Amino acid sequence: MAIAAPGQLNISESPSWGSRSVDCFEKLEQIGEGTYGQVYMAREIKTGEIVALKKIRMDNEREGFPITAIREIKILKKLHHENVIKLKEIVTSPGPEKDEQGRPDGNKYKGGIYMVFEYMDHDLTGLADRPGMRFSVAQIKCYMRQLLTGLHYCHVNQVLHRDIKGSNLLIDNEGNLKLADFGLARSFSNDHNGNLTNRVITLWYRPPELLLGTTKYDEPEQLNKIFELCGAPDEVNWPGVSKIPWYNNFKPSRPMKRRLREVFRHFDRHALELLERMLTLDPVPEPVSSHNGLQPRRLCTWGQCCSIVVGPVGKIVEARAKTCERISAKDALDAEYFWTDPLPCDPKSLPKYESSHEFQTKKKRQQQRQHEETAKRQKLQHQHARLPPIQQSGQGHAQMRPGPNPPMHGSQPPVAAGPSHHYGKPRGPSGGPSRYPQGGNPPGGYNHPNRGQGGGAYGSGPYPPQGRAPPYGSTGMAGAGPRGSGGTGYGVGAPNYPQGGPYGGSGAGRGSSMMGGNRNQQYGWQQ
Ligand SMILES: Nc1ncnc2c1ncn2[C@@H]1O[C@H](COP(=O)(O)OP(=O)(O)OP(=O)(O)O)[C@@H](O)[C@H]1O
Repeated sequence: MAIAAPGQLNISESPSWGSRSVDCFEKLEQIGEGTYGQVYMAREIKTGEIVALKKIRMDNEREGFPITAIREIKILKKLHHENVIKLKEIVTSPGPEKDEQGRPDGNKYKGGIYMVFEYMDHDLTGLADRPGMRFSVAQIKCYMRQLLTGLHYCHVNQVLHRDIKGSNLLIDNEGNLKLADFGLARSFSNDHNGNLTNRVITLWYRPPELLLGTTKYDEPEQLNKIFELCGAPDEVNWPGVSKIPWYNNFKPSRPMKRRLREVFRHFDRHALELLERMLTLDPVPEPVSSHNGLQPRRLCTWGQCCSIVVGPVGKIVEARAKTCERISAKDALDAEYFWTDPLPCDPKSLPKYESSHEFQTKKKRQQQRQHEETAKRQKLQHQHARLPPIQQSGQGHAQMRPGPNPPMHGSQPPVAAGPSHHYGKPRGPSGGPSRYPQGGNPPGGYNHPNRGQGGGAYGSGPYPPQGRAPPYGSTGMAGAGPRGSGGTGYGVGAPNYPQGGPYGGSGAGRGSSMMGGNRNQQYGWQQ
């Protein structure tokens, strides 16, 4: 962990932040164990509100306050959206602490700092891991759309999450999905052209352009997996790839065909189309060369991208069509996949499940495995105990060999002992997810077949603004008007989110740092 510069954690920005003690909360249960600390379900004593407490790991006191926590706090204080986890406050513990059972927690550090989050019933990994769990297509679309909406909001606000994976997607029993764990996130507002480290994103989810810049030994294997599915990169499907540092070391020695359509042949056409665009090797369109100092620009319309160079009088000097670059969150939201049957369901129509976090499901599985092993050991001991004495003298082996009628010792083979995962029936509406609405159209909400009317876009209806100004301004996602008409779609009127674009007026008053200035109005952020 990097050392935090003194004073970087400016918790005094919000007067109440950091002023309360963790004793205002009663820890109920551990629900997560991350690289950077434990997460507890807790109850605020005064209000009874259930929250999640994320303890910031301070194991290595010499390194100071972890930079990951500083980043997470700084970024989450700025992001306010229904698909991004809400950081409510920071609380501290001045002295030795107790765990959920009231025992001293053994932490060397005498005291601690906690982030207080709204509580979410599940993470996607835990939910998907439930025995017998199957998501309907409408449910998958519902989660996918929320994921992309949250991501798009982050990108508009110049934040890259950089660790999207199932355990970082939190879901509540109202069917809301929220992005969490911004410990690896960073803002690109002040450093647009700066180099970003390639050592981020959980390995399995890391894209090829980062893997190709790597030196770690286990990553070629990951690249190989990508190439096996997505085909080998070359200058045709990824112009410029041969200039990436490790391309020559890692390029496959044999030709590898793209197999996406074959592997996912059971997907419908629109799902496949979107998957194709999301798993495109080439991350961005190749910029055309500059002309006499004129910089090329990227233009994106209807998934057809091109790089253009515009001359002094607005004339296009050079254009290169590209249809094969990786899709952005914004364009993905516009994919046919989300606008064809079965349409994404209303989150509220989803069944409610018993809380399921990856940490808990892993723990249960581990316990079950232990029980099975114990049962197996007991069975073996039982068999040994019943061996006739003749066995021990080395005779009568034939009796032990499993013949056509092996001795059963009169007992049935033991069934795996221990708790099997018995989850209660969903407490929600029976019959699983249903599409919304059953009859009639919601006011600008989900499943509106005519997405071009009534503002039936992402922010309206099903995503109540909850008193927050949407980041997209008045022409934003909520009620953006006909898709395609006027070119604004979901509030994004121009490619590359120009500084003075639809999210923030002219840019006047925007502070130079992430924390300063009037950016709240600019980007829809609220302190
Ligand atoms: N607000 C929350 N509500 C409910 N559960 C949560 C919440 N925040 C985190 N969790 C649970 O704790 C787990 C770990 O949280 P988080 O990813 O924020 O911690 P981390 O230390 O950064 O973990 P990682 O090692 O994955 O980076 C999550 O996968 C989730 O199951």
